[in-house]
Amino acid sequence: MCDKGSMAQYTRVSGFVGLITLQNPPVNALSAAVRQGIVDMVERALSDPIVKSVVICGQNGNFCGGADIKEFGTNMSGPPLVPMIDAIEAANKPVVAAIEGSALGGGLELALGCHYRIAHSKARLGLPEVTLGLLPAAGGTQRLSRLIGVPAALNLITTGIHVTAAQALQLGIVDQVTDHNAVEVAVTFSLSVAGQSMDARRISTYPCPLPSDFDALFEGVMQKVRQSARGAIAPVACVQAVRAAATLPYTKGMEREQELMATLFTSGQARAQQYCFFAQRAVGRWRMPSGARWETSKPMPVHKAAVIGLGTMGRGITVALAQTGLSVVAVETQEKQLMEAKQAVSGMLERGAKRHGVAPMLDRISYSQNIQAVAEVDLVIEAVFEDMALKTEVFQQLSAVCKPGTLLCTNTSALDVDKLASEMPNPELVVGMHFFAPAHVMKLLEVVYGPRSSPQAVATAMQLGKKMGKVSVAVGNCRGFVGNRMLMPYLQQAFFLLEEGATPELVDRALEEFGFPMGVFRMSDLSGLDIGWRVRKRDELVEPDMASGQSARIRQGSRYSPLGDLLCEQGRFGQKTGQGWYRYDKPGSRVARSDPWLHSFLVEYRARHGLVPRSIDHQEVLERCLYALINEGFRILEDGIAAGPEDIDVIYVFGYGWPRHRGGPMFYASMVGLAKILERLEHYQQAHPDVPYLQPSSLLRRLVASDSPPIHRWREVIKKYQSQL
Ligand SMILES: CC/C=C\CC(=O)SCCNC(=O)CCNC(=O)[C@H](O)C(C)(C)COP(=O)(O)OP(=O)(O)OC[C@H]1O[C@@H](n2cnc3c(N)ncnc32)[C@H](O)[C@@H]1OP(=O)(O)O
Repeated sequence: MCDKGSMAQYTRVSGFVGLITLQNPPVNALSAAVRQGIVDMVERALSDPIVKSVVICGQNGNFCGGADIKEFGTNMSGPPLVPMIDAIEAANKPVVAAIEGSALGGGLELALGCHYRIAHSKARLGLPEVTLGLLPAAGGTQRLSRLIGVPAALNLITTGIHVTAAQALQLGIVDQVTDHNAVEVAVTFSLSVAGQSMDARRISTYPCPLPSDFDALFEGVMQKVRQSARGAIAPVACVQAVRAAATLPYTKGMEREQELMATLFTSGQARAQQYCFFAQRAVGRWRMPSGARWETSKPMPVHKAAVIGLGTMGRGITVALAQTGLSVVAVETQEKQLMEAKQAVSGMLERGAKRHGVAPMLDRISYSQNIQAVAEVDLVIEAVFEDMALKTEVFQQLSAVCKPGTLLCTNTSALDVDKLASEMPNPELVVGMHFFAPAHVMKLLEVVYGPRSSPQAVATAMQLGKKMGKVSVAVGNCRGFVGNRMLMPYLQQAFFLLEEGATPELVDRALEEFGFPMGVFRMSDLSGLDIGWRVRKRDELVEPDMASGQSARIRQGSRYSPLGDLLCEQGRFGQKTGQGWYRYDKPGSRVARSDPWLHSFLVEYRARHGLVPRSIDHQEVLERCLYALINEGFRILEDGIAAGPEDIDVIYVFGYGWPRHRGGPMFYASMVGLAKILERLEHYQQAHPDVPYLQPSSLLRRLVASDSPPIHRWREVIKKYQSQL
């Protein structure tokens, strides 16, 4: 017996078991049609006198990826989840969830409404709603807290982590884990409990186990959550909902869960986080201005890779490559550095393996001082010092040594990938792979292509990035690529604000309250002020003799602030020297303290340059720094360096600490309103006509003139704009 065509299929198996299979590929999300199917099929199974028990599973070995996120923000139709799950729990025949693949969000909540849960050993379970700016509002906060206790429920719900089947068993989320076919095991099991009362299996009737230190626990968790949430409201609402489970009867707790969800659901934060979810997936569908794209570009097989240069970046890249299971040749020409790197890489691999309970991949790596060792690899990532002449020399050696067809990747954060490629006999095999430090931890990878890079080379780098667990974004070649290029106006505005009367503390506080983990000055101290200084010297911007006067603040016809250079001249390189924009207890310390010296220095500097300090508020800091950065984002879109706003937003959320609940800079701009951004840029440009970064981009003007379409329609305007250039 079977009802085909519905998004939940009904079959009678083993004579007496109603098997309901969710059918909504690829993740069996609970769309309106799936919910309707479940309601109908459960009713059918329960009313069929032959059926003794029911099993719910998902098609293609995947239980359920939760509510259909695409339906959020639309006029949701179809049966709601809560009464559907309540009806399953109230059933007088045993209902067993057979969990294969994932049971996430509404999928796990559906399983929690079942009387038993049997999981395949490879299944993963979780309530990730918090990552979408929501909470598990189909009874998840109320049932999970009753089932596994408040501390464990708080951990799962406020972080959104996925747990393995073994962990779920240990926590008490599932009743059984099997290496066999979970559906068959569930069918047999369901028959073994058929006819029994299910009263003791209805989680909503359980009392919530209360920890003895109840108030202290919630206070502690709330404090921690508020700190790490950086202004996101969903994690706080999750704590409040679990607290309701611990203090209220089930029905009242459910009311509270719904109330909290209603606030979250209509918040801009949920929209921003759901945008991020889809943007993260959209960047995998890359395309180049030439028309080459992900579907039609086949990656080359990579079995063996090499890393050249084992400084901080090279070591991280080696670890990340080895963790994918690839064979890696790690090359460093200096013996001492090679030995140190070997020790450091082994340590990182061992610590990582211990955390994940697996064996470290030490034997995947061979170390060498000789570049000849890379002769047989399929792909090389060069990570030597950021110097064009040095990189060119290394690339020339590589093209002489490597087998034909080897992909040559440069890990550079700013150098010209095209220029490097143009020096090679096979420029089509050269791409940039811009990793972020620490390279084995940070999720972002910018894959930089030039006009000569072959689509196959881009596809290979993108696929390798994915294997390394990175969120890879394909971008065009230009100064700073996407991320660092947008950082330039942001940093510049921060310096100008200091000249005009702000302090590093004020600027940082405004940015941290916005949601960045660190303000611009604390971040500069952490990365090292000397890095930017070196770049500015290379660009011939640093002029040490011009200590005062108007000309000291003009370079190449535009306003320039030498503040960073002056600090570096004093040897103030940030945390590593114990002094930068802040002071530190000792070199290497992490706690930034206000520095009276710096404040006096700023006072003297302004006086020397005839600058009259004025009062600057948080709003101005945000508008100046963020709108200048966003403006550059529009220029990047104009230039075709990024294919769409999602690429920029993913880069900023995953690589630059942009708060996810604000969706990335371009999404944020769309929320603020493009007309408002344009108006503020025009305002600041009038006040600072010598700052080209404040000149509104043509694309921004064009979008405003086109009635500021929603972000998903920007690409149409961009395409039209580019075709008219
Ligand atoms: C009252 C409210 C009650 C409940 C609220 C919720 O349930 S909110 C939803 C909670 N669920 C999640 O957050 C899970 C989201 N999905 C994932 O984490 C992963 O997709 C998953 C299931 C682990 C599978 O990962 P995998 O890497 O295999 O695939 P990928 O992520 O690329 O997804 C494949 C395509 O499916 C789309 N998709 C995934 N989940 C959903 C979903 N819940 N709703 C709608 N669409 C979903 C995803 O966008 C991919 O689409 P594509 O067009 O191919 O890019």
